[in-house]
Amino acid sequence: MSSLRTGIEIDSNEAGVVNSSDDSSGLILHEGSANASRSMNIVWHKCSVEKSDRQELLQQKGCVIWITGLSGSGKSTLACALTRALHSREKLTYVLDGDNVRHGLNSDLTFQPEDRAENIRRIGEVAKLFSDAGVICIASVISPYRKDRDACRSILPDGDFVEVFMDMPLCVCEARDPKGLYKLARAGKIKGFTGVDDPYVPPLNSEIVIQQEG
Ligand SMILES: Nc1ncnc2c1ncn2[C@@H]1O[C@H](COP(=O)(O)OS(=O)(=O)O)[C@@H](OP(=O)(O)O)[C@H]1O
Ligand SMILES: Nc1ncnc2c1ncn2[C@@H]1O[C@H](COP(=O)(O)OP(=O)(O)O)[C@@H](O)[C@H]1O
Repeated sequence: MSSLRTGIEIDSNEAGVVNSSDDSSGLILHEGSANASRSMNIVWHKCSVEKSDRQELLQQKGCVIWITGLSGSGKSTLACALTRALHSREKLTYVLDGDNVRHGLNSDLTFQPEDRAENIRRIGEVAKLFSDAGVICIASVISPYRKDRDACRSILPDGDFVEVFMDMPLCVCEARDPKGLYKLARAGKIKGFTGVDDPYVPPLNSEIVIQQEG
């Protein structure tokens, strides 16, 4: 047993910790934690059951399907339809919806650019864990900045990140406005709303682009 400064006692073998260290913040960080790169002397602990074993068990390939687009572009609708369709084919999926994740894990984050970036970074890391578990993880998040989306792609093996761009014109999304948020943004009651007074930077090379008919 080892006692951390947090007061939490953990069995280092149970936790799979090979090596850990203090940093100047006084935190003890472990491999795989969100802040691992700030820490020194951490070594990846490999387990005998690997992604390939889990995929074999589940008879599927773990991956991330990343749905990006403006508010009202249809991300959540598509994510739910896709998870339902895959589920009915006996595939294990999990949806990470921006709105939902902001109720829990990311409830400390605002819509300021740096918080949006952190929102996407965390969702990207969680999606990677699901993918490693063998699950088909469907992330539906505005993810307005290309740099952040590309960073999520870069932490996954080639082919495991499938970007789906909901290429809906702003006027279509705004006309739908199911939550009344565009109306509030136009009235100046929400500041920094994507597409109104905060940018959406479209993808350049999405695997899939969804556009309106006609
Ligand atoms: N300022 C601002 N800009 C954009 N969206 C806003 C904002 N404030 C609240 N909302 C609501 O939050 C939902 C988007 O959350 P995300 O986590 O996907 O956004 S982001 O990727 O961090 O930009 C988004 O949900 P969707 O409409 O499903 O996209 C909005 O309902
Ligand atoms: N393909 C579509 N055609 C017409 N309306 C749609 C379509 N997909 C979604 N919608 C509607 O558009 C609105 C926004 O969809 P939603 O999935 O909540 O978007 P987002 O998650 O991108 O904010 C909802 O009222 C939804 O019913």
